Amino acid sequence: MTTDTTTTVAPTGERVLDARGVTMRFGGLTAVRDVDLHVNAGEIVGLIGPNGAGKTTFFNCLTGLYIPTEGEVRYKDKVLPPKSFKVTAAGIARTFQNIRLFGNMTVLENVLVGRHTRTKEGFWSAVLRLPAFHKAEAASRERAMELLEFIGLEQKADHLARNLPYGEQRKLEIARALASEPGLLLLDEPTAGMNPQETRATEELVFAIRDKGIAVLVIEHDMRFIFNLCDRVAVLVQGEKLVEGDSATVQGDERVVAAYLGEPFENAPGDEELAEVEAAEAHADSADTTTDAAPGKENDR
Ligand SMILES: Nc1ncnc2c1ncn2[C@@H]1O[C@H](COP(=O)(O)OP(=O)(O)OP(=O)(O)O)[C@@H](O)[C@H]1O
Repeated sequence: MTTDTTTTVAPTGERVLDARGVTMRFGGLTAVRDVDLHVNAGEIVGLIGPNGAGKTTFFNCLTGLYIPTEGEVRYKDKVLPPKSFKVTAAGIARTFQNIRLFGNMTVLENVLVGRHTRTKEGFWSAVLRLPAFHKAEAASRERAMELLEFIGLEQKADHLARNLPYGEQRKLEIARALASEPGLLLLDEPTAGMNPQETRATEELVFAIRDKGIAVLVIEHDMRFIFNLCDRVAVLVQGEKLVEGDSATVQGDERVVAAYLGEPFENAPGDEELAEVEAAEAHADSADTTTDAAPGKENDR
């Protein structure tokens, strides 16, 4: 076997991610300011906040895409190297807000590419299919098929990724991230563009990932999804962490509601809906008045 297939699963409760004082400035703009966040093994943690709050920038600081202007990020007590492939090799995998699959490669090949940090052959060998890649392929293939089975796409292993329906492409991205055998998985808006059924399936998938001993940090705008799923939720507003706590605490916090004004929670009434309800009620009231004033009108219709 040419592959080193696993990172060690941390015991439940052990701190896998520890970000302290993370600040990210772009010129004069401070996108993330002095954010502390930790994730323990066995946990699903949510990161929410209005558009532009700094969530993706924070993810990029955790995964070596950005080097934070200030602060430190540790994974299992080791400071992370400032290079994304080294972060992946250390044990943190991620998906992106926009799907980043290799559309002209098969479903299986996409997962195999995700294994490059766990094989000797490396990324380019996998992409260019060099001879060394073929030698390692059997073992990697077996593991990749296991992952496809786990996400329910084993029947489509030979399909081109670009031909998958949208919801399955998102699942495939998760399988590709899992192929690097992470101890922590970062999901950036995993249900964006999904219908309610696909969203529910993603929820189940994330629980199953957690049950495999992989901690999860997830960014999402779908509040129902977040509050159902997460053990803990942190709220970023204008780059700063406003509140952190369990779902009930965060949902009940007036500052969180205020931060979302003008951008209502999904499935919660917003200003437009409230205006519609008020207009309908006003209309009903005036109809009642008319009916009261003209008894018997009902029978005329
Ligand atoms: N590379 C960059 N250069 C300059 N400004 C940036 C860069 N990346 C992000 N920003 C800015 O940082 C702020 C935070 O953006 P970010 O994408 O992290 O927010 P977000 O919370 O992920 O938003 P959304 O929910 O819309 O994805 C925004 O004002 C954005 O314009």
